[in-house]
Amino acid sequence: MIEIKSIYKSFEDKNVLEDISFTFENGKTNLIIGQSGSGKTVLMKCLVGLLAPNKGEVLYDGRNFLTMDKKEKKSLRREMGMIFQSAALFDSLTVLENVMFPLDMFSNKNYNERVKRAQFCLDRVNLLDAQKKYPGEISGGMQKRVAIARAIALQPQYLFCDEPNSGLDPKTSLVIDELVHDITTEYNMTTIINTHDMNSVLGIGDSILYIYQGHKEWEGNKDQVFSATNERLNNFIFASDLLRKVKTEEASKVK
Ligand SMILES: Nc1ncnc2c1ncn2[C@@H]1O[C@H](COP(=O)(O)OP(=O)(O)OP(=O)(O)O)[C@@H](O)[C@H]1O
Repeated sequence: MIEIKSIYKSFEDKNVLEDISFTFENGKTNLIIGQSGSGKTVLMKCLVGLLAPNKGEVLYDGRNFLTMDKKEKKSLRREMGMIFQSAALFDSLTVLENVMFPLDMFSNKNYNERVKRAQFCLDRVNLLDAQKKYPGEISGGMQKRVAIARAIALQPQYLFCDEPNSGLDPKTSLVIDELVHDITTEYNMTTIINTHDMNSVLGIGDSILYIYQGHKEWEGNKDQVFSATNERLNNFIFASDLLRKVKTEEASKVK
């Protein structure tokens, strides 16, 4: 579980995050949603320590991240896995070597154990057959699955995904969403996903934080989205006529 308490962040005189409090629960896919420029990335950067908030607390299972010394922070970072917008794989390394990379850097396992662990993770994302290929030889969706395998190689307790579906078609996005959701439940991780993808919101939104112009506008889950009366949220989520129709149909089922 990651708790944030009254987070503020500004750049010079521009306030980007204002008084954001939220609890990201473990075993759940926690989504941060909001319009472009609303502050999602800045918030995620504050969570992982790439930016320092001006005020507030970030608690990793009760451990205060912002007041930790360097050594404690370094050790906590090993409990974090990250998946970036681009899969960010190393082109000159094979798929297996990419997944082994964090193990080579941070684990005490011997070579054979590292290979075994990397192969286990590749098998988990259904890509063991591609282990000898290079990133340039596999599809974008497969690259994202390699990135997931690499992110879970060190068995993180906390998984951060920044727009994991960017550049993927809807069907492949669904596969990635389901995979991240299943892994989160299976390993009881605290997973936080920044997304614009409405299919993700309605599909894997176990817990949702909606940010509007740097403040928390709404929180809830995918089922509550349909009955939400928050106008800004509705304008954001149900921007398309098709989704508005789905919402009306779902709401009439509840009555
Ligand atoms: N290092 C920085 N210095 C100054 N302003 C910044 C910096 N980083 C972000 N911002 C500003 O903070 C605001 C929020 O940006 P952020 O990247 O968090 O938005 P976002 O919600 O992630 O958008 P998107 O969905 O487009 O990625 C923007 O106005 C951005 O210009």
